[in-house]
Amino acid sequence: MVGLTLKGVGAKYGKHTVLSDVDTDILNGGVMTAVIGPNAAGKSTLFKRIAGLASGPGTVVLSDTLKGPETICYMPQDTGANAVLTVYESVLLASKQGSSWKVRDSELLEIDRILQALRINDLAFRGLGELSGGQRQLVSIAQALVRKPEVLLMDEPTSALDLFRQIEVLGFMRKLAAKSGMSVLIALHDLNHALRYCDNTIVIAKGAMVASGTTGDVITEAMLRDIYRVEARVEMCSHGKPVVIVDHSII
Ligand SMILES: Nc1ncnc2c1ncn2[C@@H]1O[C@H](COP(=O)(O)OP(=O)(O)OP(=O)(O)O)[C@@H](O)[C@H]1O
Repeated sequence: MVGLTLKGVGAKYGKHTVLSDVDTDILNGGVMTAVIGPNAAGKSTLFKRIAGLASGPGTVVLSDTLKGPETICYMPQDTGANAVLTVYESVLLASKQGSSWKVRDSELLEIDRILQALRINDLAFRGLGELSGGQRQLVSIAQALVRKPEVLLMDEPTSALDLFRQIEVLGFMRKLAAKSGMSVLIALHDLNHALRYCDNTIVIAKGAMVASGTTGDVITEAMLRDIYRVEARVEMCSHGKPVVIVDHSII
């Protein structure tokens, strides 16, 4: 199963360093890791650096990979809609990145399967430009999944989705990671989603990693105060699951 380890990873845009010294233990395939932190902390930049789309010091170590560095797939926060393509064409095009243009029946079946799993098969022949923000976000997830990455970096993949879709997609991704052995890193602002769906959590603040470990150990009242500047409680709900309850911001 694939493993991802970050050793002294940093990133810069031009001469401007925005991220430094991110070190992690091995992030194993089969589980989801949340990447959390305030706005402008460096979460997207970390993903771009891991995916080879930003430069900087340190090493991104992939172990036991079947495909090499191109197995890392980055799903950005904003995915521009190419109005000319249909949903189906855009997912097919994504599946062909870096491979032959010949299309096998099995690949078409795989696209159908993914569109059905995300419940967007009814949109298959709609133009991307006609979709709502949430529908476009689901198509972006399909475009990422069809490439069968071993490491998938999802940048706020549920930010445009309604509550039903959010928990459906996160539950689906968790099961898929466990079944396929894929390592999923997911940038999230909803810390209750991190608590519910992610085994591990990395906290980024002001361009540095401030914590990394099992989600329950990392999302604490002290961390919420220090990093998010909110007075909050982590309590067990009536179903015995931890939830963050925010009382007020700290000015
Ligand atoms: N292309 C760029 N050129 C220069 N600076 C950039 C670029 N992209 C991002 N930055 C800066 O890098 C820092 C980190 O940005 P990044 O997008 O990684 O934050 P983030 O944690 O993903 O934030 P958010 O939660 O708001 O999406 C910010 O100060 C941002 O202004």
